[in-house]
Amino acid sequence: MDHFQYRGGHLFAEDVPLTDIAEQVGTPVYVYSTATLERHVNVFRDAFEGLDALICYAVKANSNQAVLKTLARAGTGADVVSLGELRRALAAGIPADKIVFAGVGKTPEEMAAGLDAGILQFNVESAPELEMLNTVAGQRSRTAPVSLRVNPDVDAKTHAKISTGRSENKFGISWTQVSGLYDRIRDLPHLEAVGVDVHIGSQLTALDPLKAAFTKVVSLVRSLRQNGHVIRHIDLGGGLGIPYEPGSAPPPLPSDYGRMVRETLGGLDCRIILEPGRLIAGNAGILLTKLLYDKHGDERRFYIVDAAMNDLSRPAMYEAYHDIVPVNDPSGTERIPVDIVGPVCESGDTFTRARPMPVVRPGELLAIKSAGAYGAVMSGTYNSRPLVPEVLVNGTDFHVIRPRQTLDDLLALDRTPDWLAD
Ligand SMILES: Cc1ncc(COP(=O)(O)O)c(C=O)c1O
Ligand SMILES: N[C@@H](CCCC[NH3+])C(=O)O
Repeated sequence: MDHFQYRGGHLFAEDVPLTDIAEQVGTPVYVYSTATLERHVNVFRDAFEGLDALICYAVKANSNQAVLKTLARAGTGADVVSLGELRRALAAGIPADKIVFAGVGKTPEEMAAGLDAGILQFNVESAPELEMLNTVAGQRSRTAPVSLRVNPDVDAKTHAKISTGRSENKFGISWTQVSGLYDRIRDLPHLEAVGVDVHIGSQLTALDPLKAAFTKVVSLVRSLRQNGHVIRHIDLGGGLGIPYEPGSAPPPLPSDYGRMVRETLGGLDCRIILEPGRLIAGNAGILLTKLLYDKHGDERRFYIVDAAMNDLSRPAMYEAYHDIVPVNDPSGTERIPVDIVGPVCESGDTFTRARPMPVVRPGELLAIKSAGAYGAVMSGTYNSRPLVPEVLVNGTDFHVIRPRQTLDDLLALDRTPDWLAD
């Protein structure tokens, strides 16, 4: 069920009219639904019933503390890719033994923090990283639990910028090097191989590439076990896509994904780790924005809104589609083709082109949907636009979970050297 619904002519987030949030917090503002976050965790968990499965939410998708606490209470672990994300996950109450640490460029400091916290495993992506982890673990008299992230060289059939499982990508260990590196782990005194990890990309809309990658992993696990390696975990990464565009073919359901995983890996007697990000947070959030101007160009009509590419970069970065709807119910009104653009001085600051939209008047609100994942976390301050606030709704309540950055805070980040002092 969608927790962003029209009621009495206005769009609500759960039981809160979005107009109330805009009035009290201003726009642009990200709005998240607690009920949707919880529902997504439960649907995903149900899809893996009967398997020993651990959901390690990919913190990169949305790392707000209140979101992480909501997910921690729903029982998820975390997939982190930096010291900052590790700190956030721990601060939100996610137990260290439910945290996996990924990423191609972990620093010794990050490795030390993960070891000290006692995380479940490091997903290691290269031979030199393996050596470094052994050194850092040795210095701390610890043994680091390791899964190697393998690169299965499978085309995930997604946008090139979010595809990670081809041999040309920087991610994962080449198939030809994998078994040699597991042997190397056996020789290194401060490492213990506990599993295999794979992640081929994000916003995946077909199961076939995932199945192809997992099938390769199954034969790898069998051969590693034959060579005496104890493989207890299989980390399947994240990547399952979500519906962004109404009317387009929907991505596979979590239940279809769960069935495929059970069929492909069920017989291996392993703990299955899953790292969904977008699936949990994407459709749990919107970006609420206000129409500033309705500009009639010679060739096109522009809705100029107060949100911009610095607030939500996905359309500019990946030509991503986001559904955009007026907060006042437009049912029955005619549609006109408009470009919806932000105020930033870039032509790429465009949320959509020639999209049939209802007539909206300046001052009225629009909701940019499916913005809960890779939205606020990827925002910036280009054009000296302060970071926008985030709000979490829970039933009839809502709370500002990150206030709007003030211009004073933004300016205070810069330092003036002595030679420029007045
Ligand atoms: C290693 C890893 N795990 C999990 C994720 C989360 O992916 P998604 O948000 O598509 O589920 C990503 C991002 O693509 C990733 O790189
Ligand atoms: N930032 C991407 C997803 C990246 C996934 C992380 N590897 C997006 O918005 O679609």
